[in-house]
Amino acid sequence: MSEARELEQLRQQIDSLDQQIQSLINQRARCAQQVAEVKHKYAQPGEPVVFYRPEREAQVLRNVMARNEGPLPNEGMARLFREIMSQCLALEEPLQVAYLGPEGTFTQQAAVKHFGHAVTCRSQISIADVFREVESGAAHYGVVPVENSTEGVVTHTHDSFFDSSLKICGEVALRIHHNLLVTTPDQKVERIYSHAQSLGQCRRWLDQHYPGIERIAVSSNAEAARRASKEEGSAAIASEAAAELYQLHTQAANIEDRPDNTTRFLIIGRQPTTPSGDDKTSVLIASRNQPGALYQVLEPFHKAGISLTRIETRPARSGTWSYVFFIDFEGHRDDASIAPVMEELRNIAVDFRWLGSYPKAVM
Ligand SMILES: O=C(O)C(=O)C[C@]1(C(=O)O)C=C[C@@H](O)C=C1
Repeated sequence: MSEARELEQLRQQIDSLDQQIQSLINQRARCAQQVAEVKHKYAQPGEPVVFYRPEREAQVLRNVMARNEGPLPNEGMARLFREIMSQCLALEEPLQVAYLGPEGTFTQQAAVKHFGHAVTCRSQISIADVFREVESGAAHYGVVPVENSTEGVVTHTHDSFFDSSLKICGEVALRIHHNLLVTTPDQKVERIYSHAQSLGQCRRWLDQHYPGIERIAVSSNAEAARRASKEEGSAAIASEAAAELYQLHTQAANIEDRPDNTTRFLIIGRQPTTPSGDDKTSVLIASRNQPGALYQVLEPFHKAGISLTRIETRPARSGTWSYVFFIDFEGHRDDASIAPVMEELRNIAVDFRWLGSYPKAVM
């Protein structure tokens, strides 16, 4: 048999499978439309209908990865279903998602990784503006960076929760690769722009390759790329997406000091989520300035055998508090094992806020 004949036979099989896949995807989309009708039917009078269900999406993606037999890798298969769900959700309600911009930031990439491509992503110039867009209802959800594995916490995000009623309804982790971007290859570099966190994540590389060159922190990596594209002698540390967006040349790729450099982002919204079966909860606890304050806060978790995944301390915002702890732990606030711990924390804290219970990042 000839190559052409063998290819033709296999391509006929692919065409037949594509027709079946396409028909099943549309069948699934029609189901999602019926789900939307059910959500409308049982919506509380005067309450907004909540179409996006992060707990259900996490379950769908976990199931996809659990039953995947290959040859496609689990994450690749999950991304395909992520896009199918994104399109199905758009049939129910087109989502508006605010993110820390401008275009080309890692936060934009995180928004697309979490929601898929069918949502409308709206760039904001600050983390506070992302919160404001969601609080005002101009956006359904927001995406903000919260911590990086090299540089630690994004303090603006933590501080925004002090004055906000928004809840965390999801999280997404992104491997961060930084590139040195220039307008022309091997150009003279007199200054390097980037977000402060990115400058920190590439500190050793910069010391080695550009010692003595001025490093200027700006509001985001994409803003850094925008400036480098306009200013003679300037370079930027930013992503491949920013290089494409601002037509910049990658002078050096993957310059981050740590190969496992990861940033975690939070999804913020106005509605709480229900348990997904594999969740986390975030709380804010303010305690008095007294010996053993931290021990008193941690003891209820220890007694209940609850695993903490993160604890950060922020400066108090008023004289009455000395320590404010942001704590993430395993479990959902509706879990039987968690409710009593939350009650005990409320009793011992000067101030206690439940910031949200949400599915652990799946991809
Ligand atoms: O099950 C639902 O609640 C749906 O709306 C369906 C679906 C899906 O495509 O699987 C779509 C959007 C939701 O965010 C969750 C899941």
